[in-house]
Amino acid sequence: MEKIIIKGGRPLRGQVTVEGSKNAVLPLQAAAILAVQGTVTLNNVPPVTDVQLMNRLLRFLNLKTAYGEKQRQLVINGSVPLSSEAPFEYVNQMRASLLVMGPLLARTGQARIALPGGCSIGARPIDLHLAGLRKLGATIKQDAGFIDARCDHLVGSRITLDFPSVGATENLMMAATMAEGITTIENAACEPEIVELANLLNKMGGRVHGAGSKVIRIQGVYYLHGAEYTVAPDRIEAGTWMLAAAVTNGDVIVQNAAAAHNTSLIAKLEEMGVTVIKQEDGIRVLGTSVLIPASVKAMPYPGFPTDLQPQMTVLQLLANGTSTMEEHVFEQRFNHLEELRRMNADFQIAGSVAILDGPTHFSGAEVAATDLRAGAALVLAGLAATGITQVRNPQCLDRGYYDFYQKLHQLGAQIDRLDVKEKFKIKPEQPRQENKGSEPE
Ligand SMILES: CC(=O)N[C@H]1[C@@H](OP(=O)(O)OP(=O)(O)OC[C@H]2O[C@@H](n3ccc(=O)[nH]c3=O)[C@H](O)[C@@H]2O)O[C@H](CO)[C@@H](O)[C@@H]1O
Ligand SMILES: C=C(OP(=O)(O)O)C(=O)O
Repeated sequence: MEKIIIKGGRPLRGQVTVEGSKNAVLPLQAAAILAVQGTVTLNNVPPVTDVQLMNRLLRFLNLKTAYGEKQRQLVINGSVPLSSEAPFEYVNQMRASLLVMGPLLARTGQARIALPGGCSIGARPIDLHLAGLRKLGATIKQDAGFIDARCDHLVGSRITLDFPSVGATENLMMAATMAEGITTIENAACEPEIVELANLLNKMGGRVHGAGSKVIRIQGVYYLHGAEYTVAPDRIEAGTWMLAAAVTNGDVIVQNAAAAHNTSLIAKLEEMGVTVIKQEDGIRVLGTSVLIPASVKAMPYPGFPTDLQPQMTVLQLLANGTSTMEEHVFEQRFNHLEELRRMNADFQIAGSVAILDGPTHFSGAEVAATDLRAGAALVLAGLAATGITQVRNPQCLDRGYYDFYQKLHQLGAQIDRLDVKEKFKIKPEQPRQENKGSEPE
């Protein structure tokens, strides 16, 4: 079994570079399905496992993919006849697999996709995706674990989302690029990843207006072609490094971080007493030994991102008093808190609100990552803790962070991953009775 092992208590210092955005690149990969001519070339593509899973799915659909990890460049060729069925084993590990549905339907008139899996952070229904596609003229049935969508051709329509779902907005934008006439998506998601997708679609010959605002207008075109696009830096990875600096009272320059995409996090860090300096090449974060408690609400963009909520609760637990975290995007995203309880965290959960009582003196323990960002939160707590923390299921982190623990190691953390332990010096904690009173080497 693999584990991340951390000996906490060291402030992080130095520079760390943010990769391209996972959540931006996944829909861009799906958008390559729309290119009937030429190739889609994506630069700054992070070598994370979700990107590999999406490539594997695209190849199953008959597209060709070539990824150069060193250059961070992904070339996708979809100018071949495509298959329109995605079976369970190609979609069960990743929620974003569903993003192939809109472009497949637009390009081939059909899409048969097994219901996707993904992180365990709530029920995650797909009703908004399906209702929107129906509005564009698709007939959709569900049978034997598959969503079966068909159409002669899609026709532009006015769609109002009940909730500004990121995935539904992306799926519908892609479907609408080749629909007849004009589509408007109202109450659309405004996340920077939506703007990224619109930028690529427009480079491919699409006509998408208003991305980043509540109303997106798409004029359908006959076909889309290949294009080249450079993916923006990952705002969630950037935010994770900023919080890592803050929880360790460190001093870290997060290179490539875009301050404009992290305004809600920066505001909360400053409110808590952390110093944030916007530089030309990124963001410098300097911690403080006395953190002020804060109330935070995880909301759709530009609100505080739910994907930084677990990591933020670690900082709140360190603050000098009671903080609150409200989660308004996913209903079950406090799984990490039960794990943090093993490390001394004191909190109560009342529905969508967590009441976090600080200051916590985190003490190392064995904990398990239940999903990607929960895993990041546990590592952050381990960095702030006294003693040794062991985080199980580190593969969760590989979904969205490249070389997470190696980057932390370069910032001065004492951290290791068991399967490559010969590189580093930390040893796992000995069984409890034998270890009483002594610090592991
Ligand atoms: C690959 C990717 O980009 N993932 C991100 C995307 O996920 P994803 O696109 O899945 O998230 P959504 O914005 O769709 O989900 C937000 C909320 O809407 C609900 N909902 C969604 C669709 C639907 O048809 N019906 C419905 O009820 C969900 O259950 C959830 O409660 O946005 C989330 C919210 O910022 C992020 O946490 C994820 O990291
Ligand atoms: C929840 C996340 O991703 P996904 O939507 O792919 O599960 C995430 O990136 O934190």
